[in-house]
Amino acid sequence: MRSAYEAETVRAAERELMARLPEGTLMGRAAAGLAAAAAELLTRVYGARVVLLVGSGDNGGDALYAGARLARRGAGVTAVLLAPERAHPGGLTALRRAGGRVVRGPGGGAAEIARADLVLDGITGIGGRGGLRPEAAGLARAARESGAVLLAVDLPSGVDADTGEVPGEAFRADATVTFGTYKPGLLVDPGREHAGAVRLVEIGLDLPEAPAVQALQYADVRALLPAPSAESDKYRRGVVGVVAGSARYPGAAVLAVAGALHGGAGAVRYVGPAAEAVLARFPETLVSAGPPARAGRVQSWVVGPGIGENAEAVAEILAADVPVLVDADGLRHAEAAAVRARTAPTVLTPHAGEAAALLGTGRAEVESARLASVRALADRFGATALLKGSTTLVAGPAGGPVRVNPTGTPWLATAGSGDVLSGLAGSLLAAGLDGLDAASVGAYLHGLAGRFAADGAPAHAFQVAEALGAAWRDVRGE
Ligand SMILES: NC(=O)C1=CN([C@@H]2O[C@H](COP(=O)(O)OP(=O)(O)OC[C@H]3O[C@@H](n4cnc5c(N)ncnc54)[C@H](OP(=O)(O)O)[C@@H]3O)[C@@H](O)[C@H]2O)[C@@H](O)CC1
Ligand SMILES: Nc1ncnc2c1ncn2[C@@H]1O[C@H](COP(=O)(O)OP(=O)(O)O)[C@@H](O)[C@H]1O
Ligand SMILES: [K+]
Repeated sequence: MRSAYEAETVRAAERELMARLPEGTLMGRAAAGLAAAAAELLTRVYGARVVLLVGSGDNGGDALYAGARLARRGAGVTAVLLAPERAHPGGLTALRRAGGRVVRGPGGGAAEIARADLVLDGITGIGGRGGLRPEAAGLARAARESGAVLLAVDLPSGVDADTGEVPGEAFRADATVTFGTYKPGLLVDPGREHAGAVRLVEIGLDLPEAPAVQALQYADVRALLPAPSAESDKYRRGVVGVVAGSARYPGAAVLAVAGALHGGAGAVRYVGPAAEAVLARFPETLVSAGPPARAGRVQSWVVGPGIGENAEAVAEILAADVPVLVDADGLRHAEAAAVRARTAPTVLTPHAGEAAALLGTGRAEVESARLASVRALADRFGATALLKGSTTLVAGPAGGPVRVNPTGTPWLATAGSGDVLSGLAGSLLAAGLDGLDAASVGAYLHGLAGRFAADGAPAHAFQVAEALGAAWRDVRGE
């Protein structure tokens, strides 16, 4: 599991550790890791032109000490100081002793930035507030225009460490070296895409058990995937019921069933008006025409994709005492009180627009504050909330770490791919995973399948469903 902690938690761990170590040890560790990463990015350190953008806090200190290390290895290093009187004194001395140059920004340094091979962003780290101030923003822009490789120190300046929000201008890095732990802002968009490739440098922090945000890794997903045993039969593996599609949107039913068939349940029941289209593609589906309550036993329900105004189906399914996943049209008909009253798990899977409608806010507000939005949804509905989009997030009903999905690709933004995800995650619920695991494992497999199906070219939703088998095999290491 990859874990991310908020700035306050990092600071508390830092205080605790610093009390036990000689002064400067932590910054020394951070700078050593940073310089090593910088050296890897430069094919040759000797003779390379390196510019440090140095703010007034310890983030600038890290940059200065790392710059000193690079200067000792023969790089030409120039520090551009945003607040010359407040730049880290120890770091400045170290850089000067190593032969580095110092210029007063933000006016100075333009020529050095334009000719740089590598620019280190040490403007702000976890102490930054709000978007970059104008003078800092100007330097960040100059760095971007220079064509140099851009390396952020701890966190791209202007990105909110705790949320990934980018409230104004921010540094856009090719890579980020972060210290002690990942920060949520490095894993959640729009912060994540400002960070580029992220490398963690351990500095020995002792962190609490529960992080703010976590991301499943291959091994976590492998351990969670349901696997049939010798005693399994189709009912013991779980039956998932799918209520999807309409005369107008029969395809949504086909795609949700396609996802469900790849989710590990032993059987898929389809209930709705698109049975003919479903059977034409998937003769293995058990179909029934009546209301869901008369369809036979299931271990979970998926309701919503393409159902239009069928509010009764949603109400009926929410009244069932098995896990339920509500998606798409179904979300419009899901009353918060009815969801809260349920005792079995509920999973809601909105995209940003649907989440905005559920929260009574705007789509842009959800997009810019994804972490707060998914937590608010889970809290309001007392359910697991999966917020789809560029970084899919999953929050559980009881608070706790939010899961951020590390797989996925923008190629998934294609009509119907969400229907595949709802069937898949609902099937994982039937196979026995809890809401948080079913949603986050579903998103993980779906994201991998999206990558496999696209492989650099557009893929359509049915191909994403077809690639789910390859995603399973990949995770299982087969
Ligand atoms: N914790 C750890 O374990 C370790 C932490 N370490 C390092 O310390 C870093 C944290 O250092 P920090 O606390 O000194 O804050 P930092 O990020 O340098 O920023 C504060 C300065 O930025 C300024 N500023 C603020 N907002 C701004 C804006 N929008 N635009 C422009 N400027 C803005 C603000 O100025 P002021 O408001 O005072 O005018 C203030 O002076 C951390 O990220 C890591 O790199 C490692 O060395 C080792 C282990
Ligand atoms: N920019 C993006 N990057 C990665 N994945 C995305 C992006 N935009 C959308 N997705 C994914 O694509 C899928 C689209 O689902 P959804 O919006 O429900 O579409 P539909 O209703 O057409 O099925 C979701 O899994 C979502 O996470
Ligand atoms: K930074």
